[in-house]
Amino acid sequence: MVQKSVHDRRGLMLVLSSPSGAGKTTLSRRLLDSDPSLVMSVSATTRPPRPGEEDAKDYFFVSHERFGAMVAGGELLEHAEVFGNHYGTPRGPVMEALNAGRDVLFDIDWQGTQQLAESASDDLVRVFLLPPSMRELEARLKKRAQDSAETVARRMAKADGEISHWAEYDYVLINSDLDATFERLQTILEAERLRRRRRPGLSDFVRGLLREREML
Ligand SMILES: Nc1ncnc2c1ncn2[C@@H]1O[C@H](COP(=O)(O)OP(=O)(O)OP(=O)(O)O)[C@@H](O)[C@H]1O
Ligand SMILES: Nc1nc2c(ncn2[C@@H]2O[C@H](COP(=O)(O)O)[C@@H](O)[C@H]2O)c(=O)[nH]1
Repeated sequence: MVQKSVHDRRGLMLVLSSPSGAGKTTLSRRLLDSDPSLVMSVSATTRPPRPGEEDAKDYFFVSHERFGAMVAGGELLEHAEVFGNHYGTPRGPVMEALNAGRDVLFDIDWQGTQQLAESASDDLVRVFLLPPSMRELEARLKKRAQDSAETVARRMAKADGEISHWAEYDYVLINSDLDATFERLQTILEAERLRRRRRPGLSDFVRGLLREREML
């Protein structure tokens, strides 16, 4: 019997959350580079672009007015205010990818994750990243050198609040060594793809096995 292709299933939603600077963007990029069947959900935000960030690749950078219209028009799957800016997940591209059997990666905060859990719990795999220490978290934010000292301080001040939601996630990874965390993330994705409920083709395969035995 021909095994059904990996795309013969609905995709899953892999969510990464963490305090700012723990490594979501870094790990997301590595995962996307290593896995062609994974697509990134590109969020809309009212935050101004950081140096090097590209519109429609890193974020859809939109005005407050446009963001408000997206919310009012039901264009966002979830949205939240984080560090004084608005962020949200455009619904269309995510639905399209999931229906085509592609897995979607989200870099969103705990508020957005809670909203996705209400509407799509069966598809959702939630991973929370912790820094090895708060000192290291601050060092990473400073080393990234893309935010002002004031922004870094504001993000550090909000880290406890984000971390307090760690127990709402399915998996928690301490991102000390980047390679080790990356491998664990790959393992999670691989195992979640193998869940029985995500493999509709298995019933046909098992029926085929049983028919084959009857003919022996
Ligand atoms: N395991 C690691 N060891 C050392 N440095 C790391 C590790 N993971 C990420 N970094 C570095 O930490 C900095 C912050 O990482 P990154 O931008 O990926 O965080 P983030 O969680 O996406 O932050 P934000 O929520 O603000 O977008 C980057 O300079 C990145 O290179
Ligand atoms: N609820 C949502 N949170 C989001 C979304 N996109 C990003 N984020 C989170 O915002 C902070 C800050 O991000 P930054 O790029 O300004 O550093 C971080 O925790 C992201 O995970 C979204 O669409 N919805």
